[in-house]
Amino acid sequence: MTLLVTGGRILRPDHTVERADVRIDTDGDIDAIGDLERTERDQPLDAEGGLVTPGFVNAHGHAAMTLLRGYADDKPLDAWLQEDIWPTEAELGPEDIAAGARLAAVEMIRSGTTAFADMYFHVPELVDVIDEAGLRARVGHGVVTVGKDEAAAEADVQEALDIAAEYDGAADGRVRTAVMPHATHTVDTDSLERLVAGAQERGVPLHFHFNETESYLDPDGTGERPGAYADRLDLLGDSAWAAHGVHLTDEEIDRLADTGTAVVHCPASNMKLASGLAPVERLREAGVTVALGTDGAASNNDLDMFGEMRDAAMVGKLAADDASAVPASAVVEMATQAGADALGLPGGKIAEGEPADLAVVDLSGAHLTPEHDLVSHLAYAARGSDVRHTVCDGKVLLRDGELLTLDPATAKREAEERAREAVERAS
Ligand SMILES: CSC[C@H]1O[C@@H](n2cnc3c(O)ncnc32)[C@H](O)[C@@H]1O
Ligand SMILES: [Zn+2]
Repeated sequence: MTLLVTGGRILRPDHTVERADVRIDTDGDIDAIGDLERTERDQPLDAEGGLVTPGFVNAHGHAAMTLLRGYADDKPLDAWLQEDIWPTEAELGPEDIAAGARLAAVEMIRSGTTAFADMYFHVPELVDVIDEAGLRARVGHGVVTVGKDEAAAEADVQEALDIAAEYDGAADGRVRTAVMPHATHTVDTDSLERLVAGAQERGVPLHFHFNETESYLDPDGTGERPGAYADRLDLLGDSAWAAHGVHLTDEEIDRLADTGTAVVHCPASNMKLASGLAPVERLREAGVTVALGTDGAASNNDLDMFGEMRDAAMVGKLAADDASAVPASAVVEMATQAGADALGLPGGKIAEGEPADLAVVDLSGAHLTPEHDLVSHLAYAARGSDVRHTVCDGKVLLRDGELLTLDPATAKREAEERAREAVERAS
């Protein structure tokens, strides 16, 4: 059967809105857009009174950190990681990661996210959940070598490279991999060099936290800035994407632009951990692809990309001291097309020949009335709970608010139990 998204208005890649139906072929691609006659082969999906948008792309996060939501708030990054998060993560096993990731998938699908990037551990269990949920993702094993002996560091690097090779193309091609050193200051130089060479050999991209706080700014203790250091080690490049990018010199912004490295802005996490004001307007003006990410649910504390768009627009203006900076259209682009481009994944736009990764946003709420400007509503007024349907790769994951691939009650119960037990083990 083909799928026919009927009666809605669609958000075009140039951000114009037009009345149109969307037919999705059996391969999961958008086959036709326009005033389409329903045939007996079409299974309808009602978009009347809704806006059909590209599915949102959450370009940086740690899905299973849903288990640590609300566990340790109101601290800066280093204290938060060292005192609370890392000791508890040390207690998480593969089944915990599956439970946390399943809860994240419920939250993402319900709020219209169809693709995400994930840096964490126990990646095979995460991949199984992505397959089950029907989502699309770019995943990698996060490597940290500080505080580890040589053998443990070596094992971590090898695991990241093995995972990148083994799982690329899993879940019918919806899962792609990347090599993911945690950050330039938490992975030693030798390991970074091995990871870069391994990524190049395997033809997969690199992803890492970058210049998030002042602790990042002297990665190898020589005084060399992280931008120059990362460039010298070949971490930067047009298939790499860097999370946060808060504390950047003009020279580093130019370097990111020249190398084609994308940056994922994580406004809620940056504000909550008081990491700083990212120079989003300057990055965009320099020609850097800027995507949007929630980071983990423990530093956000949700995975709703509508909240992220609103935060990005608001804090972008504050950072630039300019109310016209980071406008609505920019954050919608960051949450869709730029995210897909940064991750090297298909999707991010509603157009013929593109994979059908989309969300239908119900416009009937009082908070979305009147309809002067639907791009403005997406950025400033809509919420994840306004999403009526979510479709990924042509498969309906959420229909009329009901999850079709996962059982939310079971996902919540399991995550609740596993989170409680992990915290008890850690304390
Ligand atoms: C080694 S897997 C990924 C690792 O990153 C940690 N993490 C979560 N949020 C942040 C952040 O904002 N900056 C740096 N590191 C972060 C997560 O807890 C995992 O340990
Ligand atoms: Zn992160």
